[in-house]
Amino acid sequence: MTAARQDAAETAAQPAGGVAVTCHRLIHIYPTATGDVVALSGVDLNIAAGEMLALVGPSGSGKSTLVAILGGLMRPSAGRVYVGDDELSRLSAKGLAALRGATVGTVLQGAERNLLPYLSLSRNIWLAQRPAARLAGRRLDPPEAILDLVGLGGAGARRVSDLTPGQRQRAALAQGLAAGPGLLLVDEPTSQLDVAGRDEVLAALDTVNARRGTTVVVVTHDGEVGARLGRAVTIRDGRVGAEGRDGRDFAVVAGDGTIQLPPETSAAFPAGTLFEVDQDDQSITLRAVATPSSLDGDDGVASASGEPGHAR
Ligand SMILES: Nc1ncnc2c1ncn2[C@@H]1O[C@H](COP(=O)(O)OP(=O)(O)OP(=O)(O)O)[C@@H](O)[C@H]1O
Repeated sequence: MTAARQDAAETAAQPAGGVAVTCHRLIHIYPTATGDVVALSGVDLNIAAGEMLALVGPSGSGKSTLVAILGGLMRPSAGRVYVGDDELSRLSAKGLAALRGATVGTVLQGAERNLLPYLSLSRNIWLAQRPAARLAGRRLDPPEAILDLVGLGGAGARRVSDLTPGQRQRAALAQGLAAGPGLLLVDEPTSQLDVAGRDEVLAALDTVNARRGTTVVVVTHDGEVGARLGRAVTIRDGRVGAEGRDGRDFAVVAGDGTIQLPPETSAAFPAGTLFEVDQDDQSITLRAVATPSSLDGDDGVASASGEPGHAR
Protein backbone atom coordinates (compact mmCIF):
# COMPACT_ATOMS: atom_id res chain seq x y z
CA MET A 1 0.00 0.00 0.00
CA THR A 2 1.27 3.53 -0.77
CA ALA A 3 1.46 6.14 2.00
CA ALA A 4 -1.67 7.84 0.65
CA ARG A 5 -3.57 4.58 0.66
CA GLN A 6 -2.30 3.80 4.16
CA ASP A 7 -3.56 7.17 5.42
CA ALA A 8 -6.93 6.64 3.85
CA ALA A 9 -7.12 3.14 5.29
CA GLU A 10 -6.46 4.41 8.78
CA THR A 11 -9.21 6.97 8.58
CA ALA A 12 -11.70 4.63 6.93
CA ALA A 13 -14.82 3.68 8.80
CA GLN A 14 -14.71 0.09 7.52
CA PRO A 15 -12.27 -2.44 9.01
CA ALA A 16 -9.61 -3.94 6.73
CA GLY A 17 -10.91 -7.05 5.07
CA GLY A 18 -8.47 -8.30 2.45
CA VAL A 19 -7.39 -11.91 2.07
CA ALA A 20 -3.92 -13.15 1.16
CA VAL A 21 -3.24 -15.34 -1.89
CA THR A 22 -0.51 -17.94 -2.27
CA CYS A 23 0.21 -20.02 -5.36
CA HIS A 24 2.73 -22.82 -5.09
CA ARG A 25 3.93 -24.56 -8.27
CA LEU A 26 0.53 -24.02 -9.83
CA ILE A 27 -0.01 -25.97 -13.05
CA HIS A 28 -2.97 -25.92 -15.37
CA ILE A 29 -3.40 -28.03 -18.48
CA TYR A 30 -6.31 -27.79 -20.92
CA PRO A 31 -6.89 -31.13 -22.64
CA THR A 32 -7.95 -30.49 -26.26
CA ALA A 33 -8.74 -32.68 -29.25
CA THR A 34 -5.32 -31.87 -30.69
CA GLY A 35 -3.37 -32.43 -27.47
CA ASP A 36 -2.75 -30.88 -24.08
CA VAL A 37 -2.23 -27.12 -23.76
CA VAL A 38 -0.10 -26.16 -20.78
CA ALA A 39 -1.49 -22.79 -19.70
CA LEU A 40 0.27 -22.54 -16.32
CA SER A 41 3.56 -24.33 -15.87
CA GLY A 42 4.47 -23.71 -12.22
CA VAL A 43 3.30 -20.35 -10.88
CA ASP A 44 4.78 -19.32 -7.54
CA LEU A 45 3.21 -16.14 -6.24
CA ASN A 46 2.48 -14.53 -2.88
CA ILE A 47 0.05 -11.65 -2.57
CA ALA A 48 -0.36 -10.07 0.85
CA ALA A 49 -3.78 -9.29 2.29
CA GLY A 50 -4.70 -5.78 1.21
CA GLU A 51 -2.15 -5.60 -1.59
CA MET A 52 -2.85 -4.22 -5.08
CA LEU A 53 -1.19 -5.96 -7.96
CA ALA A 54 -1.29 -6.07 -11.76
CA LEU A 55 -0.85 -9.24 -13.79
CA VAL A 56 0.76 -8.32 -17.08
CA GLY A 57 2.22 -10.36 -19.91
CA PRO A 58 1.78 -11.27 -23.55
CA SER A 59 -1.43 -12.69 -24.94
CA GLY A 60 -1.77 -16.39 -24.17
CA SER A 61 0.71 -16.32 -21.29
CA GLY A 62 -1.81 -17.65 -18.76
CA LYS A 63 -3.16 -14.56 -16.97
CA SER A 64 -6.85 -15.35 -17.46
CA THR A 65 -6.30 -18.97 -16.49
CA LEU A 66 -4.64 -17.87 -13.25
CA VAL A 67 -7.47 -15.45 -12.48
CA ALA A 68 -10.12 -18.09 -13.22
CA ILE A 69 -8.42 -20.43 -10.74
CA LEU A 70 -8.10 -17.72 -8.06
CA GLY A 71 -11.77 -16.91 -8.57
CA GLY A 72 -12.80 -20.53 -7.98
CA LEU A 73 -14.09 -20.89 -11.54
CA MET A 74 -11.67 -23.74 -12.36
CA ARG A 75 -9.58 -26.17 -10.36
CA PRO A 76 -5.85 -26.30 -11.11
CA SER A 77 -4.39 -29.49 -12.61
CA ALA A 78 -1.65 -29.54 -9.95
CA GLY A 79 -0.03 -27.38 -7.31
CA ARG A 80 -1.58 -25.52 -4.42
CA VAL A 81 -3.46 -22.27 -4.25
CA TYR A 82 -4.62 -20.60 -1.06
CA VAL A 83 -7.16 -17.80 -0.93
CA GLY A 84 -7.21 -16.73 2.69
CA ASP A 85 -7.26 -19.96 4.70
CA ASP A 86 -8.86 -22.01 1.93
CA GLU A 87 -6.74 -24.36 -0.18
CA LEU A 88 -8.87 -24.35 -3.29
CA SER A 89 -8.22 -27.86 -4.55
CA ARG A 90 -9.53 -29.20 -1.21
CA LEU A 91 -12.81 -27.31 -1.38
CA SER A 92 -15.96 -29.20 -2.29
CA ALA A 93 -18.16 -27.88 -5.09
CA LYS A 94 -20.25 -26.20 -2.38
CA GLY A 95 -17.14 -24.67 -0.82
CA LEU A 96 -16.05 -23.30 -4.18
CA ALA A 97 -19.51 -21.84 -4.73
CA ALA A 98 -19.28 -20.13 -1.33
CA LEU A 99 -15.85 -18.77 -2.26
CA ARG A 100 -17.25 -17.34 -5.51
CA GLY A 101 -20.31 -15.99 -3.79
CA ALA A 102 -18.72 -14.29 -0.79
CA THR A 103 -14.91 -14.31 -0.63
CA VAL A 104 -13.88 -13.44 -4.17
CA GLY A 105 -15.43 -10.91 -6.53
CA THR A 106 -14.61 -11.40 -10.20
CA VAL A 107 -15.13 -8.64 -12.75
CA LEU A 108 -15.00 -10.07 -16.27
CA GLN A 109 -13.47 -8.22 -19.21
CA GLY A 110 -16.12 -6.03 -20.85
CA ALA A 111 -18.22 -4.18 -18.28
CA GLU A 112 -21.49 -5.23 -19.95
CA ARG A 113 -20.84 -8.90 -19.28
CA ASN A 114 -21.13 -8.22 -15.54
CA LEU A 115 -24.34 -6.21 -15.57
CA LEU A 116 -27.99 -6.50 -16.58
CA PRO A 117 -28.43 -3.45 -18.84
CA TYR A 118 -32.19 -3.00 -18.38
CA LEU A 119 -31.99 -2.82 -14.57
CA SER A 120 -30.96 0.04 -12.32
CA LEU A 121 -27.51 0.00 -10.72
CA SER A 122 -28.98 -0.61 -7.27
CA ARG A 123 -31.00 -3.56 -8.53
CA ASN A 124 -27.92 -5.05 -10.21
CA ILE A 125 -25.97 -4.86 -6.98
CA TRP A 126 -28.84 -6.13 -4.87
CA LEU A 127 -29.15 -9.20 -7.11
CA ALA A 128 -25.41 -9.88 -6.79
CA GLN A 129 -25.66 -9.67 -3.00
CA ARG A 130 -28.31 -12.32 -2.58
CA PRO A 131 -26.06 -15.42 -2.89
CA ALA A 132 -23.55 -13.95 -0.43
CA ALA A 133 -26.21 -13.07 2.10
CA ARG A 134 -27.54 -16.62 1.83
CA LEU A 135 -24.18 -18.46 1.73
CA ALA A 136 -22.24 -16.51 4.28
CA GLY A 137 -25.13 -15.22 6.35
CA ARG A 138 -23.51 -11.80 6.18
CA ARG A 139 -25.07 -8.45 6.58
CA LEU A 140 -24.06 -6.46 3.49
CA ASP A 141 -23.74 -2.79 2.76
CA PRO A 142 -26.64 -1.12 0.99
CA PRO A 143 -26.06 -0.80 -2.78
CA GLU A 144 -25.72 2.99 -2.50
CA ALA A 145 -22.74 2.63 -0.15
CA ILE A 146 -21.01 0.34 -2.65
CA LEU A 147 -21.72 2.73 -5.52
CA ASP A 148 -20.26 5.52 -3.43
CA LEU A 149 -17.01 3.55 -3.11
CA VAL A 150 -16.53 3.56 -6.89
CA GLY A 151 -17.49 7.20 -7.38
CA LEU A 152 -21.10 6.52 -8.41
CA GLY A 153 -22.80 7.77 -5.26
CA GLY A 154 -26.36 8.89 -5.94
CA ALA A 155 -26.52 6.98 -9.24
CA GLY A 156 -28.40 3.93 -7.91
CA ALA A 157 -31.59 4.65 -9.85
CA ARG A 158 -29.81 5.00 -13.18
CA ARG A 159 -29.95 2.21 -15.72
CA VAL A 160 -26.73 0.60 -16.88
CA SER A 161 -27.62 1.39 -20.49
CA ASP A 162 -27.63 5.14 -19.69
CA LEU A 163 -24.06 5.24 -18.37
CA THR A 164 -20.84 6.32 -20.09
CA PRO A 165 -18.24 3.57 -20.74
CA GLY A 166 -16.17 4.72 -17.74
CA GLN A 167 -19.20 4.76 -15.44
CA ARG A 168 -20.20 1.36 -16.72
CA GLN A 169 -16.80 -0.04 -15.87
CA ARG A 170 -17.03 1.37 -12.36
CA ALA A 171 -20.54 -0.09 -12.08
CA ALA A 172 -19.02 -3.46 -12.99
CA LEU A 173 -16.51 -2.96 -10.16
CA ALA A 174 -19.40 -2.22 -7.80
CA GLN A 175 -21.03 -5.43 -8.94
CA GLY A 176 -17.82 -7.35 -8.13
CA LEU A 177 -17.78 -5.69 -4.70
CA ALA A 178 -21.44 -6.33 -3.97
CA ALA A 179 -20.83 -9.27 -1.63
CA GLY A 180 -18.01 -7.53 0.27
CA PRO A 181 -15.24 -9.83 -1.04
CA GLY A 182 -11.76 -9.96 0.49
CA LEU A 183 -10.27 -10.43 -2.98
CA LEU A 184 -11.33 -8.52 -6.09
CA LEU A 185 -10.18 -9.90 -9.46
CA VAL A 186 -10.59 -7.52 -12.39
CA ASP A 187 -9.88 -8.46 -16.01
CA GLU A 188 -8.78 -5.60 -18.29
CA PRO A 189 -10.85 -2.82 -16.67
CA THR A 190 -9.31 0.01 -18.69
CA SER A 191 -8.79 -1.46 -22.16
CA GLN A 192 -11.73 0.37 -23.74
CA LEU A 193 -11.42 3.65 -21.86
CA ASP A 194 -9.77 6.98 -22.55
CA VAL A 195 -7.19 8.37 -20.12
CA ALA A 196 -9.81 10.14 -17.97
CA GLY A 197 -11.91 6.97 -17.74
CA ARG A 198 -8.84 4.93 -16.87
CA ASP A 199 -7.90 7.37 -14.10
CA GLU A 200 -11.39 7.17 -12.63
CA VAL A 201 -11.25 3.38 -12.57
CA LEU A 202 -7.82 3.43 -10.91
CA ALA A 203 -9.05 5.99 -8.37
CA ALA A 204 -12.04 3.75 -7.61
CA LEU A 205 -9.76 0.75 -7.05
CA ASP A 206 -7.56 2.86 -4.77
CA THR A 207 -10.58 3.89 -2.72
CA VAL A 208 -11.86 0.33 -2.42
CA ASN A 209 -8.44 -0.85 -1.32
CA ALA A 210 -7.96 1.99 1.14
CA ARG A 211 -11.41 1.90 2.75
CA ARG A 212 -12.05 -1.82 2.74
CA GLY A 213 -8.55 -3.29 2.71
CA THR A 214 -9.65 -5.44 -0.22
CA THR A 215 -6.87 -7.31 -2.02
CA VAL A 216 -7.03 -6.23 -5.68
CA VAL A 217 -5.62 -8.14 -8.66
CA VAL A 218 -5.96 -6.52 -12.09
CA VAL A 219 -5.17 -8.25 -15.40
CA THR A 220 -3.96 -5.62 -17.84
CA HIS A 221 -2.00 -5.03 -21.02
CA ASP A 222 -1.51 -1.39 -20.00
CA GLY A 223 1.94 -0.84 -18.47
CA GLU A 224 0.73 2.43 -16.95
CA VAL A 225 -1.91 0.56 -14.94
CA GLY A 226 0.77 -1.82 -13.67
CA ALA A 227 2.98 1.11 -12.67
CA ARG A 228 0.14 2.87 -10.88
CA LEU A 229 -0.79 -0.20 -8.83
CA GLY A 230 2.75 -0.34 -7.44
CA ARG A 231 3.40 -4.02 -8.15
CA ALA A 232 3.25 -5.64 -11.57
CA VAL A 233 3.88 -9.37 -11.99
CA THR A 234 4.71 -10.52 -15.51
CA ILE A 235 3.34 -13.92 -16.48
CA ARG A 236 5.31 -15.40 -19.35
CA ASP A 237 4.89 -18.92 -20.74
CA GLY A 238 2.65 -19.88 -17.84
CA ARG A 239 4.88 -18.81 -14.95
CA VAL A 240 6.03 -15.70 -13.16
CA GLY A 241 8.73 -14.27 -15.40
CA ALA A 242 9.52 -10.94 -13.79
CA GLU A 243 8.21 -8.39 -11.39
CA GLY A 244 8.15 -4.60 -11.24
CA ARG A 245 7.85 -2.84 -7.89
CA ASP A 246 7.64 0.91 -7.57
CA GLY A 247 9.33 1.47 -10.93
CA ARG A 248 12.14 -1.08 -10.48
CA ASP A 249 12.28 -4.31 -12.50
CA PHE A 250 13.25 -7.62 -10.93
CA ALA A 251 13.85 -11.14 -12.20
CA VAL A 252 12.18 -13.80 -10.06
CA VAL A 253 13.56 -17.19 -9.03
CA ALA A 254 10.85 -19.81 -9.59
CA GLY A 255 10.15 -22.67 -7.19
CA ASP A 256 12.28 -24.99 -9.34
CA GLY A 257 15.27 -22.61 -9.22
CA THR A 258 14.90 -21.25 -12.76
CA ILE A 259 15.02 -17.56 -13.68
CA GLN A 260 13.50 -16.27 -16.93
CA LEU A 261 15.69 -13.80 -18.77
CA PRO A 262 13.94 -10.64 -19.96
CA PRO A 263 12.82 -11.05 -23.61
CA GLU A 264 15.39 -8.53 -24.89
CA THR A 265 18.17 -10.47 -23.14
CA SER A 266 17.05 -13.91 -24.21
CA ALA A 267 16.79 -12.66 -27.83
CA ALA A 268 20.56 -12.07 -27.74
CA PHE A 269 21.31 -15.59 -26.46
CA PRO A 270 19.74 -18.44 -28.44
CA ALA A 271 18.36 -21.47 -26.60
CA GLY A 272 21.20 -23.85 -25.86
CA THR A 273 23.78 -21.11 -25.19
CA LEU A 274 26.24 -22.25 -22.53
CA PHE A 275 27.10 -19.89 -19.68
CA GLU A 276 29.76 -19.95 -17.04
CA VAL A 277 28.20 -18.98 -13.71
CA ASP A 278 30.07 -16.93 -11.12
CA GLN A 279 28.34 -16.17 -7.87
CA ASP A 280 29.10 -14.09 -4.83
CA ASP A 281 26.88 -12.96 -1.95
CA GLN A 282 25.02 -10.27 -3.88
CA SER A 283 25.17 -11.23 -7.55
CA ILE A 284 25.35 -13.93 -10.15
CA THR A 285 27.35 -13.29 -13.31
CA LEU A 286 26.58 -15.31 -16.43
CA ARG A 287 29.31 -15.35 -19.06
CA ALA A 288 28.33 -16.83 -22.41
CA VAL A 289 31.03 -19.20 -23.58
CA ALA A 290 29.36 -21.04 -26.44
CA THR A 291 26.38 -20.78 -28.74
CA PRO A 292 24.57 -23.83 -30.17
CA SER A 293 26.10 -23.10 -33.61
CA SER A 294 29.61 -22.98 -32.23
CA LEU A 295 28.98 -26.29 -30.46
CA ASP A 296 28.00 -27.83 -33.82
CA GLY A 297 31.45 -26.98 -35.19
CA ASP A 298 34.68 -28.86 -34.56
CA ASP A 299 36.20 -26.43 -32.12
CA GLY A 300 33.27 -26.40 -29.61
CA VAL A 301 33.26 -24.31 -26.47
CA ALA A 302 36.78 -22.97 -26.68
CA SER A 303 36.29 -21.20 -30.03
CA ALA A 304 33.22 -19.33 -28.74
CA SER A 305 34.73 -18.26 -25.46
CA GLY A 306 33.68 -14.71 -24.62
CA GLU A 307 31.02 -14.67 -27.35
CA PRO A 308 28.30 -13.55 -27.75
CA GLY A 309 28.63 -11.50 -24.60
CA HIS A 310 27.93 -11.22 -20.91
CA ALA A 311 24.65 -11.42 -19.09
CA ARG A 312 24.47 -10.20 -15.56
N1 LIG B 1 -10.54 -23.34 -22.72
C1 LIG B 1 -9.33 -23.52 -23.24
N2 LIG B 1 -9.03 -24.64 -23.92
C2 LIG B 1 -7.81 -24.85 -24.44
N3 LIG B 1 -6.79 -23.97 -24.34
C3 LIG B 1 -7.03 -22.84 -23.69
C4 LIG B 1 -8.29 -22.54 -23.10
N4 LIG B 1 -8.23 -21.32 -22.50
C5 LIG B 1 -6.97 -20.87 -22.70
N5 LIG B 1 -6.25 -21.77 -23.42
C6 LIG B 1 -4.84 -21.66 -23.78
O1 LIG B 1 -4.08 -21.52 -22.58
C7 LIG B 1 -3.03 -20.59 -22.77
C8 LIG B 1 -3.18 -19.45 -21.77
O2 LIG B 1 -4.37 -18.75 -22.09
P1 LIG B 1 -4.91 -17.53 -21.20
O3 LIG B 1 -6.22 -17.12 -21.81
O4 LIG B 1 -4.90 -17.92 -19.78
O5 LIG B 1 -3.80 -16.42 -21.47
P2 LIG B 1 -3.89 -14.83 -21.29
O6 LIG B 1 -2.53 -14.42 -20.84
O7 LIG B 1 -5.02 -14.50 -20.40
O8 LIG B 1 -4.17 -14.31 -22.75
P3 LIG B 1 -4.95 -12.95 -23.19
O9 LIG B 1 -4.12 -11.81 -22.69
O10 LIG B 1 -4.98 -13.04 -24.67
O11 LIG B 1 -6.32 -13.02 -22.56
C9 LIG B 1 -3.09 -20.16 -24.22
O12 LIG B 1 -2.23 -20.98 -24.97
C10 LIG B 1 -4.53 -20.42 -24.60
O13 LIG B 1 -4.65 -20.68 -25.98
